[in-house]
Amino acid sequence: MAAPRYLGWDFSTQQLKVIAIDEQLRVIYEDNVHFDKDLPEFKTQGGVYIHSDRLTVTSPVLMWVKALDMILQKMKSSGFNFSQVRALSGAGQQHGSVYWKKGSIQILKNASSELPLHQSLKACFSVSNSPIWMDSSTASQCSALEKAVGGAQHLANITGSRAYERFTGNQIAKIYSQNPEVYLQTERISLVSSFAASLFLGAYAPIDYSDGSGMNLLHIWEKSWSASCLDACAPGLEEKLGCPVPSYSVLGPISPYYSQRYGFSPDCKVVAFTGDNPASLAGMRLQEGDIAISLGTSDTLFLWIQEPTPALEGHILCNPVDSQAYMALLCFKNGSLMRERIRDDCASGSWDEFSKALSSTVAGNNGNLGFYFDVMEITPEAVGIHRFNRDNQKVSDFPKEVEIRALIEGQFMAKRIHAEKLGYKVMPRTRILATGGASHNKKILQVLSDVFNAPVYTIDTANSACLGSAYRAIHGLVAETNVSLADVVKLAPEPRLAVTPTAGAEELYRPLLKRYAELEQKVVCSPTSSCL
Ligand SMILES: O=C(CO)[C@@H](O)[C@H](O)CF
Repeated sequence: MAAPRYLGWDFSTQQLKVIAIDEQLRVIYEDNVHFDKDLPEFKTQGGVYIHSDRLTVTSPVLMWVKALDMILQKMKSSGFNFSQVRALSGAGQQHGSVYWKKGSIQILKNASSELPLHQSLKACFSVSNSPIWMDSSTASQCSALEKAVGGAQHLANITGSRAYERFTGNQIAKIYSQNPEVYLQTERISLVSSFAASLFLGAYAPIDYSDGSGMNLLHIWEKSWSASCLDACAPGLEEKLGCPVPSYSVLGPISPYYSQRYGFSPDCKVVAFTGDNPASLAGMRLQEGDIAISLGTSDTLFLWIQEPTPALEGHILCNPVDSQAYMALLCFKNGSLMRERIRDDCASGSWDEFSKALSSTVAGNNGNLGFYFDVMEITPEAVGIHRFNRDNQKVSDFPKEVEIRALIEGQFMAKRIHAEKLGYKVMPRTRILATGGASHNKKILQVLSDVFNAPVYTIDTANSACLGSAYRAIHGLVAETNVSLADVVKLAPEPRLAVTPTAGAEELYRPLLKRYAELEQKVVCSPTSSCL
């Protein structure tokens, strides 16, 4: 019996990626198709079309299908042995939607193995350019949805988020209001994740709970569609969405198309696909109490939460690996670009000098606190630079090394405060998994560790969504026997311990965190504030 293999797919914004792992979780194959470079006939930029209104952003669905044809052909030409694949799963960019035209189910099911899929499916989509997560053209639909269900907080209490322009329910509402005949011609609406699963299944794949949490349509506590949200978006929507399923569900065997054309075993199982961020949580092997912090252009927090409290910021999603738990996403727009601007102004553009400034200033910065938002921040909604001394008096500037520490302490205190507002609790077992550019700077990580009073580990997340999908393919085969993902992937390489908290950090930062939260109320935008 040839050694089993598991495939993880990632249908992301700019490329399609695939990873194959063996039973010891070693990566034995990886490949990608870059949409702009490898499929130039679609003329995308960064995998997307930004429309002339500068708000509408779409991607051509047939480009995603053709990319799959192309990558499978590349794998076949490289001699990849598909017959060893026991299971596959995948991820898709969250919130994007695919509209299957009436009658397409038969075409999908009976696609000829003599043809690439994109030829068979070329007339199957009632919307040829799918709306994706970068779209922000549905403000009026968002207002209507929040009004229909009793307000933003009520919508967040039901679906885990207030209304966001990129969320799928609002995108569907826009299509229904602007092109009702297109909507009526649509027999099925998929997310990018469930669309990709459908291609492998040869049937319409269900939406999973976790990616479904990014639609403003799923009741995240009951794990079913919210009738009030569906009705507020479009008529007869539930029938077009199908029933949502747990993210670790085995959907069925791979379509015969793949056995005939590529040599997949007919026993290869398709495990439900999910969103890229939930798949990354699996790839980072987050467990209860853990936080993953991606320190990139914007800083993103992935939290594993047992008892979430939905708020008007951030997103609560059903957890992709434990359907009794939840995950939260928090995005801080002023991330590495803010750190680089302060490095340039206060450390002559040198990270070494920046780090020396952190070393030469005391933890707690003698009570000096700062809020650094060169661009409009989303968590919280605020903009500008705001400095306060130990007596909470506004000051116009700090000495350079004090400015550097105020920036870093402020960024991490904001993360802890907003994570705890969503219901996250720092526990004795809490680990912080840091990734992204700043995670290579131990002085910055030391501040992170002290503010959270938790050890910081570094991990490589370059392919976390893909790897997480391959892990989930293995997990799906045993999930029914109550085996956890953590048990399934315990052979994976461990994250590397980088720093541990300084003694006394918790006592030092507790009063500072309280002050920071109070001062934040002074700088957030409000109907009467200077942000307008
Ligand atoms: O909109 C997002 C999450 O809410 C993005 O991270 C997309 O998932 C990227 F594909």
